[in-house]
Amino acid sequence: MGFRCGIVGLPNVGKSTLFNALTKTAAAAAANYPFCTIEPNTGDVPVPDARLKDIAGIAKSANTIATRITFVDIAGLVRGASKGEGLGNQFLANIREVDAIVHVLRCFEDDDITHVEGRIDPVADAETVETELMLSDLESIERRIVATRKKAAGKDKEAQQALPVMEAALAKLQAGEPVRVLLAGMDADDRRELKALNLLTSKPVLYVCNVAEEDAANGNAHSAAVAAMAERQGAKSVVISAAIEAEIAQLPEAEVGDYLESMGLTEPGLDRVIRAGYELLDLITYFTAGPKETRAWTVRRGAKAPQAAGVIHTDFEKGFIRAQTVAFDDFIGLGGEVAAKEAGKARDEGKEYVVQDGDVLMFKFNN
Ligand SMILES: Nc1ncnc2c1ncn2[C@@H]1O[C@H](COP(=O)(O)OP(=O)(O)OP(=O)(O)O)[C@@H](O)[C@H]1O
Ligand SMILES: [Mg+2]
Repeated sequence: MGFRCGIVGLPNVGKSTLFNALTKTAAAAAANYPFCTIEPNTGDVPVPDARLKDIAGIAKSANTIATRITFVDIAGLVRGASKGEGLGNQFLANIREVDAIVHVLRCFEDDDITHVEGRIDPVADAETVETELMLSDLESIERRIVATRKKAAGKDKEAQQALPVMEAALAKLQAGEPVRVLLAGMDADDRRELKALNLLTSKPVLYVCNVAEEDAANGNAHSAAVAAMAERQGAKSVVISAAIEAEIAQLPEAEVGDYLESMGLTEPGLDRVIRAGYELLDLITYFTAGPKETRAWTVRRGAKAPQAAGVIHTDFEKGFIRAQTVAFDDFIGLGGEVAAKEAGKARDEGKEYVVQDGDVLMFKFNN
């Protein structure tokens, strides 16, 4: 399915360092996964989820298999990118192809590493990049809205439906704001129309504050400023040190715990980035569990049981009959599928069931 987070930011802020750390972890687990790295700048990354181990322990599974999301390392954007500066058009096209944006901001001081604007100011950097995205959107929508207005005046139903959303997006962009801020106040239909326009600033954003090693545990004044900006926008931010993450990714697994502790950390920052990316994409996880393996699977929030079955195999979706469903808390609390059944907590759910995060499912299907 490939849910994709694009790593975006100014040049030389640590995007590739982050990407390499993310995908090194993946490379380590590459042996038991057939379609790992597809293109040099695209990597599939396992989504850390402590529930896998809990379920596997109870189900006595020989293996656990995490679900995955895709990260794309996109080249740096510079001021003027929307006018083609620094191969801007090509990079903007790369951003158009992702579902969410992971925006890396330089929050570390280091005179040896050039900053394209010659000063460390992540909030200003965020505005520089966002401005390029808005200018690109503005041009795109100005170009398309002319035809839509004409068609709508000519009583074209589709155009009439699309036009109000396009006008609203245009007004926002002209006011210097990203169209993403419109989403909260929209109903599902309008939201769909807006998404269909595939504007860069309609994509959800996670800010990643890339700090120096010594600030990895607590952040610094720069990352605090980013957190405040994110909060004003209703977005999220995480603090990591890409430099440390790159080192951790190289370590043998047995040494990771001690190293993290020596840095004052409880888990790799990457795990937080991956989980935040997963949330950003509005994805949830369900599980299958058996003696062979406990496995996590990804669906969009709101997906129904047959769609969820289709993630495993299209035949499961086509021949879907029902899904035996045990909520995660019941599975753990009662001690597995058999006990859940005895307690009446294994529900038989049909085609209209909306899958909940953490559900442990077993599909019945015709083939
Ligand atoms: N947290 C950090 N502390 C110190 N140095 C860092 C940190 N993160 C990255 N760097 C260094 O910054 C430099 C630029 O990193 P990187 O190549 O990942 O940037 P980039 O955003 O991918 O750049 P480009 O847009 O040019 O591809 C590298 O020398 C890297 O080692
Ligand atoms: Mg790079």
